[in-house]
Amino acid sequence: MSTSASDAHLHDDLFAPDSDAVLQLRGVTVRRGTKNLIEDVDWTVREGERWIVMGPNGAGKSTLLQVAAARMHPTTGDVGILDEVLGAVDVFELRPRIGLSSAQLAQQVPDGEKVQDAVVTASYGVTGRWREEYEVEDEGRALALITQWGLSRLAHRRFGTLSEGERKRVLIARALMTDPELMLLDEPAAGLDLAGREKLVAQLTEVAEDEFAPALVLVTHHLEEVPPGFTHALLLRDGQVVTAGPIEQTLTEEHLSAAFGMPLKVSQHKGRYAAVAA
Ligand SMILES: Nc1ncnc2c1ncn2[C@@H]1O[C@H](COP(=O)(O)OP(=O)(O)OP(=O)(O)O)[C@@H](O)[C@H]1O
Repeated sequence: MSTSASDAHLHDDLFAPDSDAVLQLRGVTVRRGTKNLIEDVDWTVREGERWIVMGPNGAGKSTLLQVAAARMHPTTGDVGILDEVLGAVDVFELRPRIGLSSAQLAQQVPDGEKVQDAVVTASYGVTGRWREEYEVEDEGRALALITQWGLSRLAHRRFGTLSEGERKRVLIARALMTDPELMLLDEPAAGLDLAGREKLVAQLTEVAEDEFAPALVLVTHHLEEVPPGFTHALLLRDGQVVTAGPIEQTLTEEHLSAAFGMPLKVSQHKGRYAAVAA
């Protein structure tokens, strides 16, 4: 049987993510009004990779992460997440497989929610415990994560009474609750003091170095927040990818200066990065 030209065209257009891709974007644009928040983004995150997404304010980082979290559909382009294709999958089944920590999510957690409940409710992908019953194992896992992230003494405190740093750790524990295959952290160190940031970087380094940890994507503005053990980076500016690839080829003075629009001096010491104006 012969294949018609239109059949062949249709076939070309079918998007099938690479078999080892945890996340794959092809030609992704998100448009609001006349503005492209992200434009023609190609990006592949493969199993075991740990990615930094960096760029100035308004570059489109959070938009990119919302797409990766199956919480926003692109205006054009294709998105593969964990063997599924956005638009052809029930996102409510997909979302529990993705761990997400973001300021938007923090706003959805009710102030009166107990810390333990803020973590365990991730099992159902909800924020705010109602009357749903949780398995004993779920409650046990939530407690283990609360302990691992240094939150034991806060387990019965209300989310609204926590400091910024404490909230950030609760959200990361919550993101790990479903044993996700992909973990997305949007500015987890924002608002932390120096010691808080350093503790978080150390904990994220441990996660990055754990071979059983999920593929990781961490959004940040600051080179100082890049945990050792991260393997790749994507730099964004005005919604477009400046460069993406292995971290040592990406977080260079040339590329970072281009992304932030100013000459920068970049240094590296014991796996940690720092930048100042050149
Ligand atoms: N619904 C919307 N309509 C119009 N513009 C929007 C909308 N949502 C976001 N934007 C704009 O899109 C751009 C990208 O926003 P985004 O939040 O993705 O950037 P970001 O890199 O995460 O920024 P920041 O580092 O400041 O958090 C910004 O200029 C923002 O003002």
